[in-house]
Amino acid sequence: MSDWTIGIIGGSGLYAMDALEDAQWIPVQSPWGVPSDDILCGKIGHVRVRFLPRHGRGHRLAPSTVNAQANIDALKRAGCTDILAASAVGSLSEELSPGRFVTIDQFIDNTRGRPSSFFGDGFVAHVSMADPVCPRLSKYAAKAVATAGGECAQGATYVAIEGPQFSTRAESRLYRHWGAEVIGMTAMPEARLAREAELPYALLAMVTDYDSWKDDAATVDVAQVVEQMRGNAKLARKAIEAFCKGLPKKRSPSPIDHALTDAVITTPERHDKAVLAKLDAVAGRLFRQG
Ligand SMILES: CSC[C@H]1O[C@H](OP(=O)(O)O)[C@H](O)[C@@H]1O
Ligand SMILES: Nc1ncnc2[nH]cnc12
Repeated sequence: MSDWTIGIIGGSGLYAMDALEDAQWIPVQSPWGVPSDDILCGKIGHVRVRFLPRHGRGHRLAPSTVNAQANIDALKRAGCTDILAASAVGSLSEELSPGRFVTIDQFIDNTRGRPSSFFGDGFVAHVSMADPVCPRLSKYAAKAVATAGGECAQGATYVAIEGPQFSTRAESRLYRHWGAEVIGMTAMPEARLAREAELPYALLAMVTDYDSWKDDAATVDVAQVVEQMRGNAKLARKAIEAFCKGLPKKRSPSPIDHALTDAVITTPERHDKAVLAKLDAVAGRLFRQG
């Protein structure tokens, strides 16, 4: 085995992974609440894999009730060094037609009221989100889609909406003006929390529809998303398998492994012990160093 442990967060249409060897669903408890499901633990080639379906098996959870804090904390507890997330997205750009894959490099967070940080009173920390994804993982993900026989655009801005309703035509046009190229309901605050947990994160998006900005195309509905996902799911699975197999044997350190260094502003004598206890997985590296 290599020193990679890859957390895969499966989005709509991706609820299990046949490619995992020695696979076992294992419950992981988190002080941040209940994760979306048990975690499917196994390996692909030289890489340990921890797979978590974001909406739970059977797609039980709506975007607003996915507990992203518990999911990221549980993946960290399960030993993950890095996370590759997969998502179905609507396209806000002519070129990103349904069926295309694209790696995300920026986010606009238009969600409302979701717990979006592990930190607060008693342990205040401000991590940088200027470059919210891991460029190394994103490159490996794009390459893996090609290895699996598909094409993958590299770099797009994802606007996260609260949902669960799809956008109005006016909203869809507005997000295009903001510079967003794809739209979804789940990658925020997931990406923020991964950064706080010092987990390099990449998002492989699969375009399922043109949302509702285009005059000459049908507006998005679930049937369209599901039909497109059926077409994409096989390639997505092959790409994830190729991603794991394509990782180098040795994982060199990432700057994101130390995202919390210099981010914590609360002085040690003011740290709240109960808060620290809850942060044992997310930020334990800092306390263990003293
Ligand atoms: C089933 S369409 C809307 C649904 O699909 C996307 O989920 P995910 O990112 O987990 O693939 C979108 O964000 C919505 O939750
Ligand atoms: N058009 C859309 N809006 C939000 N989330 C989506 N997921 C897939 N298509 C979407």
